[in-house]
Formats: sequence, structure tokens, C-alpha cells
Amino acid sequence: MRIGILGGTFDPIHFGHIRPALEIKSLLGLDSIWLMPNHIPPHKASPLVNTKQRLAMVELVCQEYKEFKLCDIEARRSGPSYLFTTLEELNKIYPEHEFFFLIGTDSLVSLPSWYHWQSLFNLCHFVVSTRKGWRLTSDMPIFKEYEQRLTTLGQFKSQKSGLIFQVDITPQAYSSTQIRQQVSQGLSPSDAVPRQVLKFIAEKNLYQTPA
Ligand SMILES: Nc1ncnc2c1ncn2[C@@H]1O[C@H](COP(=O)(O)OP(=O)(O)OP(=O)(O)O)[C@@H](O)[C@H]1O
Ligand SMILES: O=C(O)c1ccc[n+]([C@@H]2O[C@H](COP(=O)([O-])O)[C@@H](O)[C@H]2O)c1
Repeated sequence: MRIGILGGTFDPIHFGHIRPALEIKSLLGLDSIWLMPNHIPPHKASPLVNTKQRLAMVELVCQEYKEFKLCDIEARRSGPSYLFTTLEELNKIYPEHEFFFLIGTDSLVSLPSWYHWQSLFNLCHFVVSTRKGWRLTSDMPIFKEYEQRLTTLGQFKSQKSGLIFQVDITPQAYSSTQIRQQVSQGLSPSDAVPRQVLKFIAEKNLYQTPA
């Protein structure tokens, strides 16, 4: 099967994660999207909410959308959540699957700083979505790799990894940072966060103090 993976801190999960992932599933004809909360983000400050609760919020979204499945492989592993380690494990467990890692242009530009980044092309394809305010330019270290691997949508080659697909998604102006701030100010950002997740946040008193 063709599996899209959306990795993230999901602190909390919001429609900026959900809607682009649904669009990408449909555009590429993927069989499923696995939402994969990390445990310790390698390139970010520690999440405000613990791994178990971030996992629970993502699980609520998976219960609502049949297109998604929760992948807890990083949440169960101690140490920094390196994608290389994760994809090595996933390819061992599921040799029959072809993995498509979903990544925004904001993350793609920093890919050369990720652990064993060049080996990632042996383990998955990348689906790059546009993100407002971010553009690839020829002076960026990732640019050459991007140009060489870029493949037209629908033009699947008989290779299990190493291709880059570029997709144009409907922009979603949400971020977890902004949502945490709104909740700490006593707001309930119902346009940005699914109802069940907002309920969980309220019940557990999450994000009460400013980030
Ligand atoms: N609004 C959005 N539109 C498109 N992609 C997004 C959006 N928000 C997050 N993503 C993508 O989802 C993945 C996981 O994001 P993450 O969980 O870090 O959320 P975030 O909102 O960017 O968090 P924070 O504000 O805490 O940095 C990343 O690849 C990121 O590029
Ligand atoms: O492997 C790495 O070195 C690495 C560095 C930064 C980010 N990632 C992965 O990228 C995904 C999005 O990360 P973030 O920090 O935007 O939540 C998530 O799956 C991370 O584990 C991975």
C-alpha cells in the first residue's frame, strides 16, 4: 500500500495538519495517512504537553476521519525522534508498503540539517506542500537535490523511494504556537481545532499559561 506519513509535534493538532493531509491523500491517491506524533522533536523546544496527551489528541482526530491512522512508533521510542531511525524501523516492519513523507516547504529547507538526511531518500518519497512565506531558491543546500528528484504528479516510477512530489494545497493559516497563545488567553479557537480536541484541551486544562 501507499502510505502518507505526517510527522509532527501536534502540540496541539489543528486543521493546518488535517486539511492539507486530506488533500494530499486525494491528490496522490494514497491508501492511508498515518499521523505520527514525535516524542522528543530533534529541532524544536520541548513540547508543552506530554507525549501521552499529544497522542490522545491525535487519536481523537483518527477516530473522526477514516482517512487517518495513528502511528505511535516515535511516541514509544525514547530519545530524539529522528526520522531516519523511524523509517528504517517502518520499512523493516512493513516491507510491502511504500512511504510518502509529507513535509512543508518550511521544513524542507532545513532537511540538510536532519540526522542522516541523504539516506532518507533510500527510505521514502517526499511530498512537499507549499507554505505561506516559504520559497525554495537556488542558493539553498536542498535545491539541487529537489530539482533532480522532482517528479510530476501521477507519473509514478517503479521505484520505492527517492522521489519528490510538489503539491499546491489550500493555505491554512493556523499554527500550534498561535493556538496555544489563544487558549492561554481564554479563547476557544474552534475555527482552527476540531471540536473533540478542544474539549480534551478544556477538560485537561492544557495550555493555560502562555508559551
Ligand atoms: N498551517 C499549516 N499548513 C501546512 N502545513 C502545516 C501547517 N501547520 C503545520 N504544518 C506542517 O505539519 C508538520 C508538523 O507541524 P507541527 O506539529 O510542528 O505544527 P506547527 O503548527 O508548525 O507547530 P509550532 O507552531 O509549535 O511550531 C510540519 O511538517 C509542518 O510543516
Ligand atoms: O530526523 C530529524 O533530524 C528531524 C529533524 C526535524 C524534524 N523531523 C521530523 O519532522 C516532522 C515535523 O517536525 P516538527 O518539528 O515540525 O514537529 C516530525 O516527524 C519530526 O520528527 C526530523
